[in-house]
Amino acid sequence: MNNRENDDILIGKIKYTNVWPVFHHFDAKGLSRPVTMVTDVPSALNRRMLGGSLDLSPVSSFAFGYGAENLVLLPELSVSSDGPVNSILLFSRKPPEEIRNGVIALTNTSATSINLLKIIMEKAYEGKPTYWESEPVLDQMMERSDAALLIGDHAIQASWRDHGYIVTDLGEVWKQWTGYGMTFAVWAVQRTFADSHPDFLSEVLGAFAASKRQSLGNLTPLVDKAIDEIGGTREYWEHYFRNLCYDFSEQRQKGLALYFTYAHEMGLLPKEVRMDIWSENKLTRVKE
Ligand SMILES: C=C(O[C@@H]1C=C(C(=O)O)C=C[C@H]1O)C(=O)O
Repeated sequence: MNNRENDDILIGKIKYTNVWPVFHHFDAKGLSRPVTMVTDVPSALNRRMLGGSLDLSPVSSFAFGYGAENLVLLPELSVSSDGPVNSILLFSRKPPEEIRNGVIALTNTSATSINLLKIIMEKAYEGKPTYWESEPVLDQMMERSDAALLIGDHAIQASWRDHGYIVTDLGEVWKQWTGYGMTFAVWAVQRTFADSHPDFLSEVLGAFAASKRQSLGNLTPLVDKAIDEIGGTREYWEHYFRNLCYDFSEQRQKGLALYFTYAHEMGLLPKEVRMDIWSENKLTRVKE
């Protein structure tokens, strides 16, 4: 199951701008052990973490929930929003309440958001739409659907187009409906790796924390890079990075626990999820 070419430690990185603050100043070469970085969309990193062929990675929160028996969360790291997130977007011809039994195309890059949409459609709007998975290409998705869900930079770039669709931000809907913020991604580590490499893990955590501090202290290099690689304006990216939350406070843990409860009730997750968070010398379990 371990597609390893050498003994390097394998660390994943999500191929979207939303994780940049945690990675921009993270220098894998400066760590005390050889590391290979694996950059991909969330669904691909999820598969590798669940299959054991990555040691540590940001993953979709849903994927953590799925594999929680073999995974441990890293503290104080997440990609969350407390209301609108700006990059988890449903594009539709009619308001979402009016397509409760329609056809919805889902990006094949996500796990958290596609299940968040299912929870919202079924529990909040009491609908039962038909879903199909697609490459994240808006026009192609809308040819055969009433709505399309995109995440990350695909959602951002689509939102800038003059497409004429209604745009619904799932972070905003979740907040209005539950009163909680939503955690889309968490940082997970293999339980066996955490047990066998505690010192290295604290070193990596320190490097992530330092990158996050430095990035949020001065967004200019990240904003410049985002304009260069993705497009958009300085104001857009300043707001995007400032609006996202990268901590994993008790409030966020509660919001995520509610998401896991709903996902389990709907049969999307086979088991109740226990969130074990790693810390230097012990694991802390999030209270239910
Ligand atoms: C905020 C975002 O969070 C993400 C959404 C994910 C998902 O839906 O599975 C996974 C990781 C994050 O990239 C985003 O992609 O826009």
